[in-house]
Order: sequence, then C-alpha cells, then structure tokens
Amino acid sequence: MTEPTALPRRTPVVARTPEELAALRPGSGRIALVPTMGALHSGHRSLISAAREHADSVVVSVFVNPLQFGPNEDYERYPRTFEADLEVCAQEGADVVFAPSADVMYPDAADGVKDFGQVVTVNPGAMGEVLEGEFRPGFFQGVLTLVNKLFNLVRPDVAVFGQKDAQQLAVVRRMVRDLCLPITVLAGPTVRDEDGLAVSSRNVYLSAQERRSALALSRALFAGAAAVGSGPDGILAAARSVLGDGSRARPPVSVDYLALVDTRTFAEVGDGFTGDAVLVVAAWVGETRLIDNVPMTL
Ligand SMILES: Nc1ncnc2c1ncn2[C@@H]1O[C@H](COP(=O)(O)OP(=O)(O)OP(=O)(O)O)[C@@H](O)[C@H]1O
Ligand SMILES: CC(C)(CO)[C@@H](O)C(=O)[O-]
Ligand code: BAL
Repeated sequence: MTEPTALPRRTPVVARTPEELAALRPGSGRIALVPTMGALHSGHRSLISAAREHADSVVVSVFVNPLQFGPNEDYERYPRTFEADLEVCAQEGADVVFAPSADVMYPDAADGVKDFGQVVTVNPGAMGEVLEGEFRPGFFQGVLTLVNKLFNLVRPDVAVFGQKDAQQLAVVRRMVRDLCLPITVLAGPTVRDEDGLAVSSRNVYLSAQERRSALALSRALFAGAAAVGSGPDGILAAARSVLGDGSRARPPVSVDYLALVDTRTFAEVGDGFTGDAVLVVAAWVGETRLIDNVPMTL
C-alpha cells in the first residue's frame, strides 16, 4: 500500500506594502482579517480557522507594532519567526499574509520606529487608561492606531481577535462603534495548554521553573470563576488565595493587577452587579509579563 499523499496546502501570498495588498484584493466575497504580531501558535490558529468560517478570503497580518511598545519593553526582543508563521498560515488556509515593515506602516516617524511625535493616532478614551492602559501607558493608543490602519488597508468585513487580550478586544469594539467602522468584530476563546496556561508568544521567554510558576495565573482565575456564586468580593478572594497579592505574591510571580471588571467598559464591578464580567490578571513571572482572564456572568 502506498502512503497517502498529503493534501496540497495553499501557500498564502505575502504582501509587504499597501500597494501589493491592494493588488491582491478579491473582486467579490467577504474578507476576514486576523491581526497578529507573528510568532504564531495554536491561539492564532484558532482565530484563522474561525475567520475562514466567516469569510471567503482570510488576511493574516504579521507586524510587531513599535507604536504599542513602551521604551523599556520587549520590542527588539519580541520573537520573530516569519517562515514558521507562513507555514502556520498555509496549514490554516489563510489566503494573504500582510507583513509590512515599520517604515511602511509609519513612514513619517522620524527614525523609523521610535519617534512618533508627528503621527496622528487614535485616542482609546477612558477604557484605554485603566489596567493594561495604566501599566503600559500609550499601549492602546498604539494598538488602535495600528488596527485602524489595518482596517483601512485590508477593508475587512470581519476582524477576529482573541479573548485572551480581553481589554484589547473591548477597546477595539469600542473604536468600531465610536468611529462607525463597518466591520464586525468576532472573538475567539482563549486557547490553553493542557495544564491551563494561556498560550502566548511570550511564553517562550519562560524557563521551565518559571513556566510552572506561571500556572498560578490560570489557577487563580479558575478559582475565582468557581466562586462566581459568592459575588465580586468572594470571586476576588478566591483568586487571591491562589495568586497572593501585592507583598503576599509568591516569587517569581509579581502581580500588576487582579480585577473583576464589566466586560464592555472595563470598570471594576461592585456588589450587586449583574451581567457579563471578566476576571483579569497581569503579572510578571521573572522578567516576563503575562496576562490572562476568564469571562463569567454574575
Ligand atoms: N491563547 C490564545 N487564544 C486565543 N487567542 C489568542 C491567544 N493568544 C493570543 N491570541 C490572540 O491573537 C491575536 C494576536 O495576538 P499576539 O500576536 O499579540 O499574540 P500573543 O500570544 O497574545 O502575544 P503576546 O505574548 O505578545 O501577548 C490577538 O487577538 C490575541 O488576543
Ligand atoms: C492587535 C495587534 C495585532 C495590534 O498590533 C496586537 O496588539 C496583538 O497581536 O494582539
Ligand atoms: N498581545 C497584545 C500585544 C502586546 O502585548 O503588545
């Protein structure tokens, strides 16, 4: 018996510039966009696969956006694995990979990546100032500016974002609403490793010991979710009992925030709140900053 021949995979076409992207625009059919920073993993795969279900053609953008990184963050070090990313896109059936350079996306930034003083940007509003926005000043301004540019270049009908970056998802939805963008935003559930750790490109920074310590994040969130019947205080207490908090956090884990917030506004919820909420956490594990969350209904 002969070995079955592997099905031919469609290799996506790579566009490096807006002009190349425009030339690839299909004449008809729905377009879905999956924005990423590359270093693609199973979480991204699930988003590309969801995108395929909602559109005739799928564009994956791969761009490490300098505008959303703070001066002391990991822009330079961020994993860049373009050839492997192309393979993932081929396996998941993406049609186009848009992978511009920083110069292409920000031609007027004085030194290409660092001076954005002259660039017109998108203001994320109050939701962009709290939690991730507080710990990463300018982060959501950078994200929304880039996402808005991608929306204008790709002109998708649908854009797919991960629930793992819950505040980013909420801020993007708010931009779409407030700026009247004709785009449907879809969310893909958080993909986790078997032990519960949310898959993330930054997990490659973790040593084996740190990876074990990082499980405190998802375990704390699951403990909080299991206490949903006991209201906001009970949920937070259950999560804190696993994760610790402030000076009680267990090294090498150091917590930036643990909060229960309204899914749509990201305002902290208090006693008596009913509706959709999300328990969010951001913590350092050694030198690596991770975020995670679990949605719940109170
Ligand atoms: N585990 C996951 N499950 C589902 N979606 C995910 C997951 N991780 C990331 N995503 C989504 O993939 C999209 C691109 O994210 P990004 O490329 O920054 O990956 P990341 O793994 O979150 O990277 P980082 O480690 O930098 O946070 C975002 O919409 C993000 O929410
Ligand atoms: C949405 C995004 C691609 C914008 O750079 C990025 O923040 C990400 O990968 O989540
Ligand atoms: N996953 C969100 C992109 C960032 O952390 O910069």
